[in-house]
Amino acid sequence: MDPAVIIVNPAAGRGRVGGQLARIQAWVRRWAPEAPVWVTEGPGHASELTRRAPPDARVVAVGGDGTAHEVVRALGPGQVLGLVPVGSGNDIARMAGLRRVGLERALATALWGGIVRYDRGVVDGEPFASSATAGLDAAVARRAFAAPRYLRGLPRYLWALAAELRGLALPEVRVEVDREEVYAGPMLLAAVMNSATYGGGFPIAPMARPDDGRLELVWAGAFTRLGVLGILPRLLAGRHLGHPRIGHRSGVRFRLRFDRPVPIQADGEVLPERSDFEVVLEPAALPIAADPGAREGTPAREEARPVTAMPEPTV
Ligand SMILES: Nc1ncnc2c1ncn2[C@@H]1O[C@H](COP(=O)(O)OP(=O)(O)OP(=O)(O)O)[C@@H](O)[C@H]1O
Repeated sequence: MDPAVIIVNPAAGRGRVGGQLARIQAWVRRWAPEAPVWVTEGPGHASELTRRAPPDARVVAVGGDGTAHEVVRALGPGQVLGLVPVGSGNDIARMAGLRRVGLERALATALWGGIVRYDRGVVDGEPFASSATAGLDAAVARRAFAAPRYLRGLPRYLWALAAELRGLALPEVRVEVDREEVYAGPMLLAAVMNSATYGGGFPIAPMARPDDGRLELVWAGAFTRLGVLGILPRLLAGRHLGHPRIGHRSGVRFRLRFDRPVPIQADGEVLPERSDFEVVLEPAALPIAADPGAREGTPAREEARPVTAMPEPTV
């Protein structure tokens, strides 16, 4: 077995993961006693622990997209990301075909599964796995932290969207893809996507493939409040791309210059506001311990169930 460390965020899944800690520790004691289980103490700690892990380790993120993102942004060149998706969003795991696999099965894949090299994005020097966005959706991600605790997943984002729409005022932007100007005008939101979904399952870029050597920019131009509410059902169904004020371009280098600082997020994690937003693609730079056949959009291969016999290690 490759060296491995298991990083558990007890606050993920709205605090539910803390309740799973004993189950995780018991599984690790039984099947991988040499792998330490490290529990995060707050924001940023998973990045710090990743830097402390052996340079050739599998670094397993037990949590949601926030935990996985903290590992991704600190992952060394010889390390591999493992995913145990028990958060409330899990778009990174969805991208790697690893959703709804069950806790024990996900741990086994993270420790022994085949390694798939996915593309990685970098936004102003910060690596990300699934999405980097500017504008309304980043503002919504930021606002979602203030949502009532009983709201999870989609309802939480819809609550935050309603709150953000009240003060909607669109910035002007100039957009370059691979050094060619493709749009200039008002902008509601811009999403540079490696995965098809963000925000806990919104299929904003249904054409995105995380291993095709490019990223997909999807943007929404001049929308009114009413226009946003009108496009929402199409967005939820992944049928927004034919709309005249929705744009799409593939590429490897994206630069958006706004007339004022705008909210930014990467993998759902809020970054400091800025007016110059630059994203580049690094092909096959993100190794993830996923099944060799796992690809975006494949149906869940294994329903959650207790594991009674562990598979033989495959690597
Ligand atoms: N011990 C801790 N206490 C409080 N927050 C923590 C702790 N450890 C990590 N965090 C923070 O918890 C946040 C949420 O984690 P994460 O995103 O993994 O879970 P989630 O919100 O359930 O999932 P998702 O992002 O998929 O919706 C992260 O931003 C992380 O920095």
